[in-house]
Amino acid sequence: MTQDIQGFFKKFHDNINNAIDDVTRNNFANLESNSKRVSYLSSLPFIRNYDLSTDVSEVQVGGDFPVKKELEKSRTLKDEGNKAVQKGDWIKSLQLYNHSLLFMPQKESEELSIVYANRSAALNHLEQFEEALSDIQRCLSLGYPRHLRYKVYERRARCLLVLKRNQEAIKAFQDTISALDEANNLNKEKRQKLRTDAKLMLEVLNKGLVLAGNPKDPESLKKTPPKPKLPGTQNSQYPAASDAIQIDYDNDKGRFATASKDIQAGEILLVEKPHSGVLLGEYCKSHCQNCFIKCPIPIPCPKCPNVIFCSENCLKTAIQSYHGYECHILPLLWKSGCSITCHIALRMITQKPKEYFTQIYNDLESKPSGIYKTDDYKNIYHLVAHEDKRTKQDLLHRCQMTIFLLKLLELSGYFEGKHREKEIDPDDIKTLEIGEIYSDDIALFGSLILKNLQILQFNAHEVFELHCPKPKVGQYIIKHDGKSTFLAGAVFPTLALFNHSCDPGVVRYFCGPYVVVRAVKNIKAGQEVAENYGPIFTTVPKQKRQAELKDQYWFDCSCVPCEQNWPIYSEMTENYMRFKCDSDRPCPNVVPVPYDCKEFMVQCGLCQQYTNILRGLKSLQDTEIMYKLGRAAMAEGKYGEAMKKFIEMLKLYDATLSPPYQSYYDCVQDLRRCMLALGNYSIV
Ligand SMILES: C[S@@+](CC[C@H](N)C(=O)[O-])C[C@H]1O[C@@H](n2cnc3c(N)ncnc32)[C@H](O)[C@@H]1O
Repeated sequence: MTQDIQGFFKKFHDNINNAIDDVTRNNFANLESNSKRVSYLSSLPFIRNYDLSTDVSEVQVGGDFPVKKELEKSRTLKDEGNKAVQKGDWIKSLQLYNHSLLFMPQKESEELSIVYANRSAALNHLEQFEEALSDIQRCLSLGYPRHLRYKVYERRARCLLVLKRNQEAIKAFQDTISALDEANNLNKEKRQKLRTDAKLMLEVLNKGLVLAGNPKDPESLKKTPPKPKLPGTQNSQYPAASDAIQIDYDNDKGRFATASKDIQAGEILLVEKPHSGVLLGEYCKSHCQNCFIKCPIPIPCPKCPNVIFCSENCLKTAIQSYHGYECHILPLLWKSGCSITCHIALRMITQKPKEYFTQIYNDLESKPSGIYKTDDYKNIYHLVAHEDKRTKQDLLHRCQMTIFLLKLLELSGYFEGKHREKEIDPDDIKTLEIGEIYSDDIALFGSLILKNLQILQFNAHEVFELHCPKPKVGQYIIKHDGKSTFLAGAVFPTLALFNHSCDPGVVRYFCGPYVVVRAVKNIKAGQEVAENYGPIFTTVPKQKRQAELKDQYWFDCSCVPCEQNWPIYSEMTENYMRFKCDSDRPCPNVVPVPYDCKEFMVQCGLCQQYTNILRGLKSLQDTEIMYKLGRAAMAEGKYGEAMKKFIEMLKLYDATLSPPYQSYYDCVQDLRRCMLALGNYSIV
């Protein structure tokens, strides 16, 4: 639960572990509920008095995660941005204005408006017209000085002209003319010239519109990627999944997904927003805190210098829920060295008001019924936690983390239901002691955080982003370089019901915060639809896979490659083909046929029936050419075209041959790459 980065959390664990004697350990081990565990540990004197002051003081120093806005720093950055403009370096000026905005205190609204206005000029020059318009709107709503407004109205008009939004441009030119009346810093001639230019533009525009029959303006472009669509019918019980999925249960495997009807490779099976998702600290100034998309033109948090948003919408969502509480505790959380899992466990609380949990708490143990909603904490609470298999050391470790997170929750204002307004002062967190008045909150929220930490161990997913080098000007094809970046951690409640296979039938990728699960193989009705938790049989030998899964997810894998001891890719024999026995009785057997076989009817060793291999060979004839075409399309970045070829190939393969064989996995692997490229990329 601790990250590799330096932080005081590891030291905290070590110190506490050394301080705990055997009696305390035994007392702790005998406790039967999470709330009792947290209440007991938090009441111990060496926990309450644990001295955090030095660690917290170190956090105040700043570094990557400064604790407060700084006007002077912001001004310096703005001035540097202006200098970059004078040199014509618009990209640099944009970066400097972004940085300046991050540090500008919200109360300096006029200065803030000037930085937005300057950034809009840079964006206009960089031909980011929609973004320039958004910044102009922001600067006006922040009270941009009246005598300067003619500039931004004029800029607005010019941007609208490029976007062919002529009706709006007319209004903007009219505003420019009115604003020139207040431009008392301009000399008479300059003012007159600007007025004449704007009037001329108005005349031209009005005439043009009359001639064109007064057409409506085109709509403004959407900035955030649209929510991916689940095709076909939604599952009535699990709305994030398609109706091709059903959730089954057995005693050994728990819940798992199966195909309720035949699924074709390429089908989208699930689109789900996280119940909770947390961006890694290192991406907090390059990606939206709320939806994880890359933000070259960010909107900073009004209160802290650490997080950015892609839109007013994301900003509002975050501030009104989790970020309102987390704003000032983030530097401490990030610098503590605790893992993303700990942060998600906390986010699962901060994103909902305290009353939400106090109301549902007593009913949490009863099994959830009704429609399985992503937003419902009760569904999360019932995900696998393997509490009965945990050692006392494991619980003790998580409990220590819980107490630290509870302290942060207290500091955030959560227990009072009021967002903390001020950054954290070292005096606010000298020790881990939490106010006596919050003893009920310690038991309730402590038990939930401790539970969350256990659940997340088995149910959290990494959110990743695929790299795509910028396409050349005029080239609309986006190619990815196969590299991806781990951006965030999240828990998707419906996806968390899918079990693992070392030979998975699906691929998962991300569109903003949404996870999309897509079939990468043809799956027959009744077969399990499994995803993959890490080790794949084609690259990792059985023993290693099994050990990894046991260690991380606490189960013995009995997927087909494990049970049948399938060879890894490099050891798959290509000396013979694995024909499916096509007797009229269903026979599961594979009929091995050497490439140089002279017969065309081959007998099955199990059912003794004959399989006509000529028919199969004929149908496979075209697969080699198809594969070449698919690969060529991929090389040009035409992933949709390539996908069609690979899907067609899989149909032919599945009608005749039985995996594992190399060409099948070549095809599946390339299909997977295409899906990732189409669904999940970020231009770097
Ligand atoms: C993300 S959950 C999957 C859903 C879970 N089965 C449930 O009932 O909610 C992960 C846990 O499911 C179980 N699991 C996953 N894949 C499995 C498999 N192939 N065989 C047995 N158990 C599996 C393990 O207990 C694992 O820790």
